[in-house]
Amino acid sequence: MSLIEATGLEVTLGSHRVLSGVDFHVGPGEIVTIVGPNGSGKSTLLRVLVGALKPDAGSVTRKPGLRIGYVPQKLQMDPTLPMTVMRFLSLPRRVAPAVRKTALEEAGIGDLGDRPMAGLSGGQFQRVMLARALLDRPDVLLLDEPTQGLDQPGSAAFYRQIEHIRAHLGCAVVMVSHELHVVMSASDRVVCLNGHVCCQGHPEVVAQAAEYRALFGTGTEGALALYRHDHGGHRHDGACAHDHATGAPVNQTGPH
Ligand SMILES: Nc1ncnc2c1ncn2[C@@H]1O[C@H](COP(=O)(O)OP(=O)(O)OP(=O)(O)O)[C@@H](O)[C@H]1O
Repeated sequence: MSLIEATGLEVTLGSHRVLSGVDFHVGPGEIVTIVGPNGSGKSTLLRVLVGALKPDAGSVTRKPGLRIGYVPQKLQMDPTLPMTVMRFLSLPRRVAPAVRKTALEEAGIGDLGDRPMAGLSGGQFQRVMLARALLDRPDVLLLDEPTQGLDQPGSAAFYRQIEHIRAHLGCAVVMVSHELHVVMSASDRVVCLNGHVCCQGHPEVVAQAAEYRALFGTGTEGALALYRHDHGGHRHDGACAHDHATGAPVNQTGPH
């Protein structure tokens, strides 16, 4: 059973049709990455999935009792605010110190609790956001461009941390990313969005799909190979996904 299942999503913002006929699902323990050009509706889709935005048409079904950890694309924070990482994790509601410490460790920054938020690097800040999303032991993590502003090794390390979290906590992960070459090797399934779903499936199959290549060109394969790494034996042939993740790209008609 899917954790989140959306069908026939239509979203218009202002006078702009942002999403049109979008179906989406994520299953337990699955890592799904949403790719697409700027303005293709990726953040909008995440906001609909998390329940922050109501679609004009279509439906979103969440498994009863589903716990969602969400990291939005932008978080405004006054950089001069004197606040440690541990204190930040207890806002806006109080969280037990042991829970905060565990979340920091899961995010790979167990040693940063006493550091001021203002002094964090971009990569450290993103991991604090990740730790914050982990506080409630989510069933699914929704991450909107979590590696924005990080260099390539920093991004690769972040995605490895995501795989560790999935393996350790068993949560599903839905991410938006522009860094196709890095993120694709860490995903079970890639959904290519351009207002509608252009194609989806196993990362390496999507990378070959005509719809994907029309949007992103053909230059990502070398880098994809470069960042492919040992996944500790778990299968990436679609076995941990479900019927949509058979490896074959699913084409959907619509304007490109
Ligand atoms: N509140 C709004 N009112 C009008 N248009 C909006 C609003 N929010 C977003 N849009 C438009 O909707 C489109 C999709 O935006 P969205 O942020 O979902 O795209 P995205 O794929 O996440 O883009 P990016 O990769 O640049 O982050 C864009 O053209 C954007 O300008």
